[in-house]
Amino acid sequence: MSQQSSPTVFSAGLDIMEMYKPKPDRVKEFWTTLQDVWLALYGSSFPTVAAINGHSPAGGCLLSLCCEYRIMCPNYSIGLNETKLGIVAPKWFMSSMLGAIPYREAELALTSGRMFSTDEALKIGLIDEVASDKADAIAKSEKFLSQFAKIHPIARKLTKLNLRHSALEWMQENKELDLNIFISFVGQPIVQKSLEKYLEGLKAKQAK
Ligand SMILES: CCCCCCCCCCC/C=C/C(=O)SCCNC(=O)CCNC(=O)[C@H](O)C(C)(C)COP(=O)(O)OP(=O)(O)OC[C@H]1O[C@@H](n2cnc3c(N)ncnc32)[C@H](O)[C@@H]1OP(=O)(O)O
Repeated sequence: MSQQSSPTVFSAGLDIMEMYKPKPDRVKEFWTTLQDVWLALYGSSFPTVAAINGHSPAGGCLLSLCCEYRIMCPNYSIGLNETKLGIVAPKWFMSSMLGAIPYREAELALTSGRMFSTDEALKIGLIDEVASDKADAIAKSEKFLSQFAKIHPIARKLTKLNLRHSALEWMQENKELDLNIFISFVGQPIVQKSLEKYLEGLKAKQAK
């Protein structure tokens, strides 16, 4: 469950202003912080559930995909919409999605940057359950977690971490490479132009 200033947003994803005209003194910390959050959450030895009580685009969707189970409240949207911004979901965003939905669904979703409604997300397996509201999402999360009381904790932890091993190992060994790819990608004028247009679209939507 994320605590947001907006009651309708689980997470709006990465701060686009950090990628639009990125400041050289901040960009490294920005991206490595995200890598570290992913490593900690995707690689957590604890069972994890995302109770998604609001919209969850891109980085928001990624946070929920780090968890083993996703419960979402009705009438929100979720997805890796990077291509809609003219950017590309990094390899580890994609592998996180592939841990939840079949390759074919992921390919269609990622290439189109599709955002799914709660019901659509349930249908393709991007989320596991729908909750009627925040309290129900918490109750359902507790129910999911309680099943592990009967499972040996070491057996559960080793099973989870073995399943996630190759993605985690790739990141541990390639943090620097991944950072350099990010910096050179967002530095391209064509990418900056796309982000500018996307931000203008957000402002225009808000002005209506
Ligand atoms: C070859 C391989 C190379 C790979 C290299 C890597 C490439 C880079 C990878 C980067 C991965 C990026 C991940 C991301 O997370 S990108 C961010 C994606 N997020 C979005 O698209 C969300 C956009 N926002 C919305 O859809 C809506 O705002 C939202 C549904 C979240 C809320 O709607 P609501 O109506 O409640 O609010 P407003 O739209 O009016 O927005 C309010 C203000 O907030 C600003 N805003 C919203 N989201 C963001 C954001 N993510 N970053 C910055 N600012 C954001 C919006 O502009 C409004 O601002 P103002 O009040 O100032 O006008």
